[in-house]
Amino acid sequence: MASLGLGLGRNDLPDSLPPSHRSTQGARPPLLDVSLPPEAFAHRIEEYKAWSEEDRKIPPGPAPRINRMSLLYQHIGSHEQAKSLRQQGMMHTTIRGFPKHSSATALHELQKLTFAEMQIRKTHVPDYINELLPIGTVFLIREPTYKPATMGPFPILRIDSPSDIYFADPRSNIFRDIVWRTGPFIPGAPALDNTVESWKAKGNALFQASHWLPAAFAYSRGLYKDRGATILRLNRAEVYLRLGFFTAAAADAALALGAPGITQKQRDKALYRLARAEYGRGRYEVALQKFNEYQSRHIDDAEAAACVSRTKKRIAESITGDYDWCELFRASKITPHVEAADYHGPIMIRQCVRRGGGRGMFATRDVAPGELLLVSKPFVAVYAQDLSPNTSMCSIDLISSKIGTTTDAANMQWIIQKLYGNPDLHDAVFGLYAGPSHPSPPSSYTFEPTGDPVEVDPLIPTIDIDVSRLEAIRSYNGFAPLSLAALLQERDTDDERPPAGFYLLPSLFNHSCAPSAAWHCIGDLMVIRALQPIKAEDEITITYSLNPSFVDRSRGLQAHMISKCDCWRCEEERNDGEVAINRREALIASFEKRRQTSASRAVDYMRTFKQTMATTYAAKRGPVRPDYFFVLRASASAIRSLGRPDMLPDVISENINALISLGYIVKRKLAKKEPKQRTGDIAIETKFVPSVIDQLSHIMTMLDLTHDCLVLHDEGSASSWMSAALWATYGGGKDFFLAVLCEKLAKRDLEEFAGSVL
Ligand SMILES: C[S@@+](CC[C@H](N)C(=O)[O-])C[C@H]1O[C@@H](n2cnc3c(N)ncnc32)[C@H](O)[C@@H]1O
Repeated sequence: MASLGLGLGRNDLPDSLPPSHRSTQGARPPLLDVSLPPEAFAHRIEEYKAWSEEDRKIPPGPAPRINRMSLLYQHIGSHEQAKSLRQQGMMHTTIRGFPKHSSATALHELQKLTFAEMQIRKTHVPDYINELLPIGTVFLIREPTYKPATMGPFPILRIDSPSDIYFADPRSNIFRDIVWRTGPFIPGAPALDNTVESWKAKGNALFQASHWLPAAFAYSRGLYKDRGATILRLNRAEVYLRLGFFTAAAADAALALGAPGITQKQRDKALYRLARAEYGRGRYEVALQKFNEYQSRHIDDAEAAACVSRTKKRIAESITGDYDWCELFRASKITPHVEAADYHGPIMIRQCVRRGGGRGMFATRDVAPGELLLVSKPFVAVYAQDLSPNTSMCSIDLISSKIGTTTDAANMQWIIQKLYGNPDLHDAVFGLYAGPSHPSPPSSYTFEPTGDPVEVDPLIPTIDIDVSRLEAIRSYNGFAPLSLAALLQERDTDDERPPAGFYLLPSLFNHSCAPSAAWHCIGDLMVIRALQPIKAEDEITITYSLNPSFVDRSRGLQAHMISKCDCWRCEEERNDGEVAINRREALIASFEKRRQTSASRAVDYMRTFKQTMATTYAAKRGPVRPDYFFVLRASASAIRSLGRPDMLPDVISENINALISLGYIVKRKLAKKEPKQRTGDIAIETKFVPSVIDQLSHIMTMLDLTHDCLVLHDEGSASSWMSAALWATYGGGKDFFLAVLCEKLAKRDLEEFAGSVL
C-alpha cells in the first residue's frame, strides 16, 4: 500500500475523459445483472447485444493517457477488494459469444508495439507485438485487443486465449534490439539464477507446494539451459501428468528414454511415466506394453501390477463393450470422475446435409433395442465438488442467451487447459460444429489421439487456441452429465453448479424429440444405447431436451439452433393447434400452483383437471402425451393418499395409463383379469423404450405398479412389472439394476421380491 503514502487521492483518477476521447469510448454497456428476473434479464441481453452491435461500429481511436500512479492505485484497490471478496466467496462474471480475437500469427512475423502506440477498440493485427513487464516476468502478447472502459475508469487489455501469451527470458534473442531502461531485470524482482541446478531446485520446491504449472515453467527454463538435462525432463513429465497434460508428459518421458547416458533408475522412471501418460491418452495398447516392460524389472511392485491389470481391463472394455457396470456405479458414488475406456459400437459418422454442421451418426449394421452404441469419457466434465465452495463464476452466453453456471465457466477453462497440454487433441475439438457464424466443420471427423506425442513448452504455446470458436463449439455441444447416482438421490441438484460436460463423439448425434437412442451417465461416463431397432445405415438420434412441454422444449431447442424440430412428436403437437397448445400450457401452469394448496379435495380436483386437459389433445392424436403422464401420476398419488385398499385398482389403472401416455404398449393391463401366479412375462412390449421424459420416472412408475400388485396378492402382475422395470433400466443387467435401484426397491419393500423374480 506504499502508493497511498504518495498522496494519491480519488481525484487523481481520470473519471472524466478528455472530450477528444469520448467518441472512441462510446456509451457504457447495459449492466448484465444476473440477479434480474429471467424475463428482464433476457431483455437486458437483447439490449446488450444491440449495444455491442453499435459499439462495434465505432472506429478505433487514441486511448486516454493514464497516469501510472493512478493505475497502480486502482490496481492495489481492486486487489484488496478481490482479496476480501474471495474470502466471502467471490463471483466472477464473463461474457461469451461476442467476437473475440485469438492470434494465429507466428511470433517472428510480429513487430513491437508500445502501450502508448495502442488504440482503443483496435485489435493490433497483423504486425505488432506488445510487451508487458510485471515484476520479474516478461511475457509477450500476440495481437492484443485494447478495450474501452466498461466498469472502472480505465480501458483494459483483453487477452482471451492463453495461446496469445509467450513467456520469455529478458535475455532472449527476441529482445536483441531492445534496450531495457531498468536493465534486463526489474529492480526488486526476485533474482533469476539461470542454471540447471537452480531451476531444478526451484521446480522441486514448487512441485512440493503442488504448484504444477509454475513448476513446469521452472523445469522448462532449466531445459532452455540444457535440453539434455534428463532429470528436468523427467520431473516435468511428472508435473505434466498431474496437470492432465498427457501428450506433453508422454513426449518428455519418451525424450528422456532416448537420451544418451540415461541411468537405469532414470530409465525406469521414464518408462513408468510414459506408460501412465499413454494410459491418460487412452492409448491402452501402448501403455500396456510400457507397463509390462517396467514390470518385468519390478516383479514385486504392487502398484505396477495394478496398472497392468487396469490397462488390460481398459483394452477389454474398448474392444468388447463389456464393462463392470455395478463397479462403475459404486465408484461413481465416491467421485463422478470414473475410470473406464471409451467404446465405439456399431456407429459411424456420415454426411447429413439437412442438419447444422452437416454430419450425423448412423448405424453400421442392424441394431437391436438396448444395444450399446457408444461409451464416452468426457473431454472435460466439471461437477460442483470439483470446485472450491467459494468459487463462483458466471458466464453470460450471448449465443444461447443463457446465463452459464460456475461449472459451465470452469468447464470452458478446463477445456482450454486440456488443449494447452494436449495439443494433438486440437482437431478433435475444433472439428465440432461451431454454429452458423463460423466456417463449417470438415465432413470427416477424427476423435482419437493417434500420432506420436508432441513436446510442449508451457512458456510458449504449441497450438493456437481460437477462443471465440471454442466458446461457440462449447455452446452448441455442451451436455449436463448428471450422474445416475445423483439422479437417484433425488436431492435438489445444486442449481448454481449443475454438472457441465463436453464430450466429443456424443456431440455428433443429431436431435430428435422421439429419438432412437438415449444417453445416461454413470459418474461422468456417458453411455448411449439404442431404444428401438435401428436398421443398418439409418441415422441414430438422441434427444437434446426431455422437457414434456412442447412450448418449453421448442424454446430450449432454439438455443441449439433448431428453430423447428421436424420429428413426428412435434408434428403431432403442432396438429393439436396453437389454441389447444396454449390452453394446455396455461392448465399445466395452474396445475402446478393448485397442487401446492389443495390436499383435501385432491381426487375430485384431479378428475376434473384430467378431463379438461384431455380436451386439449386432438381427437386423432396418438397415445403419446408426455405432459399428461405427470397429471396421471398426480392423480394416482391423490387416490393413493385416500388410504383405501379398495381404490388400489384405480391407482394401478392411473399408473398404467401414465405409462401408455409415454408411448409404452402395455400387455398386462388389469390385475384382476390376469393369472395371479408368476409367468415370467414382461408387462410391456419390449420392441422399444420410449424416451420422451427422463427414464427414472418410467422406472418408478413400474416399481409402484409392482408394489401395488403385490399388495393385491397378484404376484403374476407384480413380477411382470418388475421385469418391465429391469427392461427399462439403462441396460446393464440384473446386478446393475439391483445396485442402482436398491434404495428405491427398499423404500417399496421390494428388495427380496426383486431378488427372487429377476
Ligand atoms: C451437437 S451438433 C450435432 C452434430 C452436427 N450435425 C455436426 O455436424 O457436427 C448440434 C447441431 O446440429 C444441428 N441439429 C441437430 N439436430 C437437429 C434437428 N433435429 N434439426 C435441425 N438441426 C439439428 C443443429 O444445427 C445443432 O446446433
